[in-house]
Amino acid sequence: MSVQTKTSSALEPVIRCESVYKIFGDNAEKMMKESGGVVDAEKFKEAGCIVGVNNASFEVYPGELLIIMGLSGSGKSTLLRCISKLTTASAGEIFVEGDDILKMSNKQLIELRRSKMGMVFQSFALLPHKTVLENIAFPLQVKGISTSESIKRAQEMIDLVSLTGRENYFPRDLSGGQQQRVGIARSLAIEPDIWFLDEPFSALDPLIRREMQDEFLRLQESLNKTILFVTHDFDEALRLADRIAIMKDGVIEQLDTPANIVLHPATEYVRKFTEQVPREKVLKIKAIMEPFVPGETLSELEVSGEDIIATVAEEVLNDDRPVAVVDENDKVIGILHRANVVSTLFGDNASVQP
Ligand SMILES: Nc1ncnc2c1ncn2[C@@H]1O[C@H](COP(=O)(O)OP(=O)(O)OP(=O)(O)O)[C@@H](O)[C@H]1O
Repeated sequence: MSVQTKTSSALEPVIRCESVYKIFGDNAEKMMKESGGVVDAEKFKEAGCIVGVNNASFEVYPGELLIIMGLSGSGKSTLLRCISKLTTASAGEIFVEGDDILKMSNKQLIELRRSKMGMVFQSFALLPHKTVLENIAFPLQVKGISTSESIKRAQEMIDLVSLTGRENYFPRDLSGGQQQRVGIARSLAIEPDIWFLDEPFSALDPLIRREMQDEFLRLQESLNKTILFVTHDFDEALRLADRIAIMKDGVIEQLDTPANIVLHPATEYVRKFTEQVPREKVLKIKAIMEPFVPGETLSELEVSGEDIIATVAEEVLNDDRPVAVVDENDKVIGILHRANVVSTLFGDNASVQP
């Protein structure tokens, strides 16, 4: 996953939000009409309304995994629901592949959801009287796909999420993690380009949760979907995200790469989340490497600039020669001294650039 290419301005965003608001309250709609398009969130609050999403503007690029992170009540689900149009934003514009979903007819919206969007929620929402295979095949049949074709595709999805052999189990016979995998397989079977996941792993115990995160990363590596993923767990966000949007009271406080958020928190609120985060777990080798000087004697060991420091630290520390840092084409782009790793692990690295 390369965020740099995904967020490059040459790419058209899959999702674009412009000043999106969602305001709850009896008077909200009337006040909004009277506002003449200039939304003052404070006025709504003074009138007793709840500002669920407050002036959210951002873009999501093809193949990007954007995580919306925040504590309970910060507006994450509301923002996700606005973009999937499960709820209608009070103001602003939301473009999906260039089309403003707030201007779409119901028919267009249903078609968009059916053809492009997949959703996975915390409650697995499986059909209890249908088997694993039937649960996954059913939505395909509703879409008009033939029984044999839907079973074939369901079986492929079962293999993809490593549930082979459990096709004929009922949901009650599966663990929470396995049930969630069925939910993911069911959602993937309809081949969405855009995937909305609202706290998909929060019902799972920590061990299974980590396994599911690994599996999810593996899937994303091969499927490369555009994903909006909601979580209140900062560690989960750091592990999975290309970029993270941190929300507080409906406002996106910062939207950036995990490394940038950890190294350069934009607000005091964001800084509090990052305080305990070991930098070596979010920074890549390319953030601490030094320029390559021809003629220098290097170790046989090579590391990728994209490697997270913690994953290669031990090997590098065990070698007393500088290690070559290579790009995806195996071209040397820098070198790494033991001292670079040591100062990240134990010393001040304020000058590190993500
Ligand atoms: N239908 C609604 N009517 C009134 N207020 C609502 C409604 N839905 C959400 N809210 C309020 O909007 C704010 C944001 O809620 P939201 O569910 O988006 O938060 P969240 O960050 O997803 O929280 P959680 O992690 O607990 O799910 C909260 O103050 C919530 O009470």
